[in-house]
Amino acid sequence: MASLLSGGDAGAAESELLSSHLSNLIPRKSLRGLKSTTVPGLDASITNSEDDEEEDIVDLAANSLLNKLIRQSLVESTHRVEVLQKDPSSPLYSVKTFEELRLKEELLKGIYAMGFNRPSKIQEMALPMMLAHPPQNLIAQSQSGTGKTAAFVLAMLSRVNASELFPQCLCLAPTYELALQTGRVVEQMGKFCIDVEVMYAVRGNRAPRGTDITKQIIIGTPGTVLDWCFKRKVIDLNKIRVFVLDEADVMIDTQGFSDQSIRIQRALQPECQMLLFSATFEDSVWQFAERIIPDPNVIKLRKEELTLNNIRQHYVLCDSRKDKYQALCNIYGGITIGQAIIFCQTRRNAKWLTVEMMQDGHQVSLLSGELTVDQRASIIQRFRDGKEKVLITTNVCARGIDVKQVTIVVNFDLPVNQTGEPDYETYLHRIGRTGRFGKKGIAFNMIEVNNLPLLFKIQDHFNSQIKQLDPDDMDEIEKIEY
Ligand SMILES: Nc1ncnc2c1ncn2[C@@H]1O[C@H](COP(=O)(O)OP(=O)(O)OP(=O)(O)O)[C@@H](O)[C@H]1O
Repeated sequence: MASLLSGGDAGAAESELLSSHLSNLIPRKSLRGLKSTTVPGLDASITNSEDDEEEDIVDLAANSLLNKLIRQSLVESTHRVEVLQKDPSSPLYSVKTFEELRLKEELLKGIYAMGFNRPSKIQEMALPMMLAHPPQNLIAQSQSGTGKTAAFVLAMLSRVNASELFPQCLCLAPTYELALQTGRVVEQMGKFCIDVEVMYAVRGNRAPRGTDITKQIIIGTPGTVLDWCFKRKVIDLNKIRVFVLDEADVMIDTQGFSDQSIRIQRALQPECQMLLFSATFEDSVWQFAERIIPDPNVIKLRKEELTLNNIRQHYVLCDSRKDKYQALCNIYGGITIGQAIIFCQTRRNAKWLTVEMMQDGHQVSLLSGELTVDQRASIIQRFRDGKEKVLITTNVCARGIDVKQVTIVVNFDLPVNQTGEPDYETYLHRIGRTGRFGKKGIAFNMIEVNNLPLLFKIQDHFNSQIKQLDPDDMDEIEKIEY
């Protein structure tokens, strides 16, 4: 899928960064007074607002788009693909090459032009089912980046008849931006399928009045698609051969989208192939999937588990925010750090810390909820490329970022939920690593005394030790290894 960002040489960057020493960023008071506009991410959030006191709310659609924008390659998994066939007696095929799928020549060319050599793990099982005759319905779940979009785009392109000038494939996406991303994949993969065209049924894009749509593939959001089908009557649902519901988990999170999608699905012919994709599979997604996809095959690829096993966790007891910052500076001065991510609970705290660190001469960037997704993607990319050593962020990005060279995570504030209890999931997402890539890491929790019980709850919950550290004991700090 097209990325708006250019990739960096992660390996080289990593070794360079690991060998650098943050003590060369030791406070330089002379830098105080530097213009804050030199900090990526601070520009957009320079003014304080009431929102600052609030925590950033995780927006699933924005997170999903961010993931697509910053992804550099296929996400591999060590888990086996689990398959549940609607007809268990029919043989189960999997493919190791794209040739085995007997695709149209121009489609195969498009796949190779995208640099795909062989099917991803989920594609090995999903593609034979999706391309089977007669068409089969499918519900597929696997984490973001495992090749779902490429799989259903391939299915749509292989079922389209370029000489028939009417909509034949319909793909529903939760937002305009996500629809565009899928459209880009159609355009790339279908580069050699001349005469196959895509149209976006999204708000702001007008359906041609009085004239029929001649494009074969329609990608759109449920509301606009519904409007084009039933009010404007420019899409004939009877003629749709492939119906795709992408990002089902995000879709059901958006008010009205489930019902609108079901209304569209109800008007399709029984022989229309129906495909549903989701990155997660909570019960609510599953219930929706079963309502909307009749007689499905089901494919699941479990996500790699996050673990705290290879993380050394510490906590530092502090009296105030200023005290937390001082402790942070001491730790930085004492140990060799590649890159660090610092999490704050509110935007206000994140901004405050960004300004403090910047004025003390650290190379920092700020990633918070008021930035656009494109701005966030560009900040993450700069950080990945090593342009800044420290990334300060709020909860909004706890789950989206995967920067392999990060060895230090700091909870400047502990994650808590609305009832004031520890948010264990977020804690795990902030500092956990997948067991498979089990690189070591260190986590520091900056704790004000009244929050100590929260820390102990986290310790008990994960049954893993969090060691107290004296921020003034430089000998002890220097002994920390990772
Ligand atoms: N068989 C393949 N070989 C190599 N790269 C692939 C293959 N299939 C997909 N990719 C690439 O891997 C990345 C992830 O694929 P894709 O976007 O299809 O995953 P996804 O599961 O749909 O993720 P999301 O849910 O975030 O959209 C993309 O950059 C895509 O171009």
